[in-house]
Formats: sequence, structure tokens, C-alpha cells
Amino acid sequence: MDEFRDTAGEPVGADIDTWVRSFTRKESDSSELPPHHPNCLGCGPENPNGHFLSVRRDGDGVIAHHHFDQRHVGAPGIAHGGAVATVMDDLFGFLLYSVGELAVTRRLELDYLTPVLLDNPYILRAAVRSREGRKLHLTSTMEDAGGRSVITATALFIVVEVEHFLKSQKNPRT
Ligand SMILES: CCCCCCCC/C=C\CCCCCCCC(=O)SCCNC(=O)CCNC(=O)[C@H](O)C(C)(C)COP(=O)(O)OP(=O)(O)OC[C@H]1O[C@@H](n2cnc3c(N)ncnc32)[C@H](O)[C@@H]1OP(=O)(O)O
Repeated sequence: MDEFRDTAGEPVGADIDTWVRSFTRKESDSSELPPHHPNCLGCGPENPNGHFLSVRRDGDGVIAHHHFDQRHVGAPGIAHGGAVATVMDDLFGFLLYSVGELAVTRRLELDYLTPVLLDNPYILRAAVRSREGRKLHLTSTMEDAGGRSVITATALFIVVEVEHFLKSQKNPRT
């Protein structure tokens, strides 16, 4: 394999390769699904600025119980819309353990139906609505403890090969 380097000129190819190849299709059970990466902004347990999203299988989809905190504030007492989008995007990323293939977000669309309040418990669910070739059409909801829908989201994920991530390392941002 070619040796890939990051923006600091350090070789990263082997790390990225190991990371991508660590993903395997997870069989259906209710156990917690593994984070995408220890430092993932959505679910990484080692990212102090992240959301620590914890996700389980739920039938054909996934489910998470989550609350936003002061780090995610937009207007006082209300979660920033971008923070909410981060969490919904990351939740979609957990469906890939069922799909069994690597994919990335091409389009993400949210309807903010009511404000998402800080320190309030929410239930998040996501599922694959349909697949056409490489296109995965995904859908999700966030409900409050009373079962009211506060967010609905849809996404288009595109299935990619391992090389997608390797190429990204080969062409660092300028
Ligand atoms: C065993 C496996 C288990 C897996 C387990 C977990 C795996 C975890 C994997 C990864 C961890 C990530 C952690 C998750 C976090 C949340 C997800 C993220 O944050 S992802 C980062 C943000 N997203 C990007 O960085 C993408 C940037 N975009 C791209 O790289 C390209 O645009 C890409 C690869 C998405 C597509 O590029 P093209 O050149 O390959 O494909 P083209 O031809 O442009 O589009 C493909 C098809 O989609 C349609 N399409 C494109 N946009 C569309 C749209 N808006 N609406 C409808 N169709 C659209 C097109 O018409 C085309 O369709 P036609 O093949 O011709 O039928």
C-alpha cells in the first residue's frame, strides 16, 4: 500500500486502513454499537467536546437516549441547531453496521419542529427507508419524553469503498 501523509507530513495510511478495516457488520442484538472512532464528534468516548452518543440496535433500525448540555447551547436554554444536526448525522452513521458497507453523508435535511431543550431527555430513532444502488435513503426522529416529535431528519448516504478514506488523506486540505 502507498504511504499516505497527513497535513503535518506524518504517515497515516496504516492507521486509516486499520480504522476502516475494523468495521464489520454487527449481528442483530440489543447491545451497544461501537463508536465510529474514539474521537468521533458524535459518539467518541475520548472527545471531551463531543456528544458521547450511545446507540443500540432497535429492530431493523437504531435507537439512542440523549440529552444536550451547556456545551451545545445556541439561544439560552436551547440546543444549537448545528449540534442537533451533528447528532442526527452521527445516528445515521450507526445504520451502517446493519447495512454492512461503508458510506458517507451526501445530503442531510432536518425539520426543527420545536426547540430542543438543554438537559432534557430525548429518544432518537433512525432507519433505512430504501436503497437504490449506492444510495441509502435514511430517516430519523427525535422525540421528547412525552412522545412528541421535536426533530425529523432524512439523509442520503452514498456507499463508498475503503479508498474513499485513503484518498482523503492523500489530498489534505489546503
Ligand atoms: C462493514 C461496514 C460497517 C460500517 C460501520 C460504520 C462505518 C462508518 C463509516 C464512516 C464513519 C463516519 C462516521 C459517521 C458520521 C456521520 C457521517 C459523516 O459525517 S460522513 C462525512 C461527511 N460527508 C462527506 O465527507 C462526503 C463528501 N462527499 C463525497 O465524498 C462525495 O460527494 C460522495 C462520495 C458522497 C459521492 O461522490 P461520488 O462521485 O462517488 O458519487 P456521485 O456520482 O456524486 O453521486 C452518487 C449518486 O448519488 C446521487 N446524488 C448525489 N446527490 C444527490 C442528492 N442530493 N439527491 C439525490 N441523489 C443524489 C447521484 O446522482 C448519484 O446517483 P447515480 O449513481 O448517478 O444514480
